[in-house]
Amino acid sequence: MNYLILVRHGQSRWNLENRFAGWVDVPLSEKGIQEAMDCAEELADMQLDVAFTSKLSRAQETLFLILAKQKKTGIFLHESKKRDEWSYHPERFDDSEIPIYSDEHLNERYYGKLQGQNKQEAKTVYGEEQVFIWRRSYDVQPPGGESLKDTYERTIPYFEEKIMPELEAGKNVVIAAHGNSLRSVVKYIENISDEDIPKLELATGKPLYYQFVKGKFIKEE
Ligand SMILES: O=C(O)[C@@H](CO)OP(=O)(O)O
Repeated sequence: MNYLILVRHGQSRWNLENRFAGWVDVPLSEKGIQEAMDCAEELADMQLDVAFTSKLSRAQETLFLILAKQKKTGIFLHESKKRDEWSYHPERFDDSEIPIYSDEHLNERYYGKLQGQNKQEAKTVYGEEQVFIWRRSYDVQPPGGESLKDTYERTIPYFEEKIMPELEAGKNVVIAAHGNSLRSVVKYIENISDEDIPKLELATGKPLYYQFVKGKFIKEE
């Protein structure tokens, strides 16, 4: 039996300041670093085999801190042309290494014009209900940005194409990503309806564990 582990990045500086981040590349806060280190401790006894993350540093920082506590060594696969050979042949990795793939399909939802704005101020300007709809409805886009449905439609094909084969091969897979890209993944694997998805909140730095058994995901509480 193998596992899928989902980790939302630790608190970022803009989580701390209560600002919409989206694709703005804001690093972790001190608390976020501590959350990622606590998560690393929790995962230390579990052998991770392959790692996926986004192109945003808060998710990557979280992943690197997690991997620092693993016995195997993470190897980050860069996309530069020169390193094509090495980067695109992960079958060369041996059992002592954890290939790390980063891809913008796993990025946070693109928050459009809201990026950088304080969430409390946005409520004052647009009203609490409107801001809730933008933040948590499934298919309403925030101004100039992606709805959760848009995020789902880019995240899930990547999940199916790149991540599922690793699970099917019996690997323990960790994904370090974001509130909304991971809400998409949880919606998909737990089959959560469009009506129920607004209730799903993911805590920063707290791993979610799914056993992968005969093609099915079983959540471990
Ligand atoms: O600011 C963001 O990018 C996200 C995650 O912190 O916010 P929200 O919780 O509103 O989706």
